[in-house]
Amino acid sequence: VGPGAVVELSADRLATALPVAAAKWHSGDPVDSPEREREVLAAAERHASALGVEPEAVAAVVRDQIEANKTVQRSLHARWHADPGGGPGTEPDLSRVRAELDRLTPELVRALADAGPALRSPDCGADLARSTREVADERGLDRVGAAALARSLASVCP
Ligand SMILES: C=C(O[C@@H]1C=C(C(=O)O)C=C[C@H]1O)C(=O)O
Repeated sequence: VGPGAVVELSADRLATALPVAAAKWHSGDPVDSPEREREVLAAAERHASALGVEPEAVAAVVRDQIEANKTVQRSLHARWHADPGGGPGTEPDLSRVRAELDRLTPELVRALADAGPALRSPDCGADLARSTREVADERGLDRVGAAALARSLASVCP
């Protein structure tokens, strides 16, 4: 197993930044939610330990996922601020998007565990870069999205 599944799941996770940003735009909640971040990280570390993978390595990847997600949220908020009358029409339910994140993050932890040996291969960086380009292409990510995807994967190859 290569890093492909890790890249796909990172892109799935990053796609939540739009509904999360829209929910916070309407509620006025800040992009940063330190308490929620601690919960997400603690759950990922527990899951990693249960799977027998290094919790620190998994936490580093999940931290990058969180940072990348916030980068996209901030970029969307900046765009909506700049556009008079702009902004998302509908207000997504943040708790539902978080429920989706609570499904995706464990899948990502499992994909990291499954990719374990491939991540220690000298080809990891090249494989990861290729998968990242492919997934960005397939999903038609814009510049912000493609940069955020790469950012979310920065700690995958140790
Ligand atoms: C996605 C959210 O926004 C931020 C990103 C998080 C994440 O990627 O898991 C968690 C908390 C927030 O700092 C959220 O608030 O749920």
